[in-house]
Amino acid sequence: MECNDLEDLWRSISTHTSNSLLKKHLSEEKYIHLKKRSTKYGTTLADVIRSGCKNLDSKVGVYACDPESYKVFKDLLDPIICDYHRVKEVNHPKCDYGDVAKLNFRKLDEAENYIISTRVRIGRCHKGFSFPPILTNVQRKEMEEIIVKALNTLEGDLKGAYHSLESMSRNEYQQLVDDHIMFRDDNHTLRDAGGYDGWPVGRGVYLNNKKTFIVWVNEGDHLRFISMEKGSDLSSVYKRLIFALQQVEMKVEFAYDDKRGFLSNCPSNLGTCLRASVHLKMPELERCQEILNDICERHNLQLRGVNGEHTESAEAVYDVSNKRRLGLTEYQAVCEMYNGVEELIKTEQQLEEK
Ligand SMILES: Nc1ncnc2c1ncn2[C@@H]1O[C@H](COP(=O)(O)OP(=O)(O)OP(=O)(O)O)[C@@H](O)[C@H]1O
Repeated sequence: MECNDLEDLWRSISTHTSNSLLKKHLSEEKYIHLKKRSTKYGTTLADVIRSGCKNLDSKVGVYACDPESYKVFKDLLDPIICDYHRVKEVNHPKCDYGDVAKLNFRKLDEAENYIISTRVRIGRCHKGFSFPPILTNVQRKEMEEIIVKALNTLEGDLKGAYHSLESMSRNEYQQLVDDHIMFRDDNHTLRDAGGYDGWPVGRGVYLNNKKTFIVWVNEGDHLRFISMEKGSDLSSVYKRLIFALQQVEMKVEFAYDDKRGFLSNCPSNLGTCLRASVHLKMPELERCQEILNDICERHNLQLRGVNGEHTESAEAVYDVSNKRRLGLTEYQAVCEMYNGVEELIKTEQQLEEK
């Protein structure tokens, strides 16, 4: 849909059907109240709502383009945050990774019949920088330099190398995407939010030697710290991630707000910015959508296709993760996924026996 001017964007979202949170929470009264506002970085209402107005299939539909957007456009963004994370007010507890040294998640699928792989990722943004599209390539390069310097000090299991997208062939890039290691460049909602502006400048991936610890640099917003491995050993995956993050936190400052926790460009990704997922095979539950939806609803789980957001599932394998990232601690977010997946596996087994 070709529309860039604020009036056109408003006309589009107010006259068309959309199930997005943007459509639900942007009343005409709010539109009039917010339309002349801008942040000190120059973010306007048009920047915040552009992607959701152009992509009526969006689930959220808004992007903050700098940390200050959360305050300047609060009347629109706060209700969206509450709705997405299922909280009554925008408030976030202090960061709490749990007692990582003593962590003891039992393997949910020792025989590896259901869980193919486990992944936990945490998003972070550099303090003092804006988000797309209010972000230049010079700033991307500056951020890349800061993070690569910090990552290059990691040792032991976390030791690895940074691979810049600027010097990577398309084939190498595609192989990493196919291996679920690298970010893709085909998310239409992120594209319309300026997430791929200036591609591939300043983008890349840090990989440890075992390919179990990964850092995405300047994908859409700033950083994703990822730990993943085959099987269902959540303790191992989570410990590795937190240990790495704590070391980087000593060297790099991240954007943080007392009410919203760690910040990023998407209201769905605030607070803990943590998404813990398993690739779970569940052919029986796939045939019993009502039961599947009920379990997901009760445990606040999100289902995605096997190649990530906006993809279809294949051979009954789904990406199952915690949906809420704000209003609970990091440890609680991981437990939410763990408990929900435990029930999914039990139910899958019961259905098999019928
Ligand atoms: N448990 C998992 N095992 C293996 N790969 C996974 C797992 N969870 C996610 N992935 C892979 O990670 C990649 C990124 O997925 P996706 O973009 O949906 O999630 P994300 O990194 O959490 O970011 P966002 O929530 O912003 O979309 C995809 O290749 C996806 O298949």
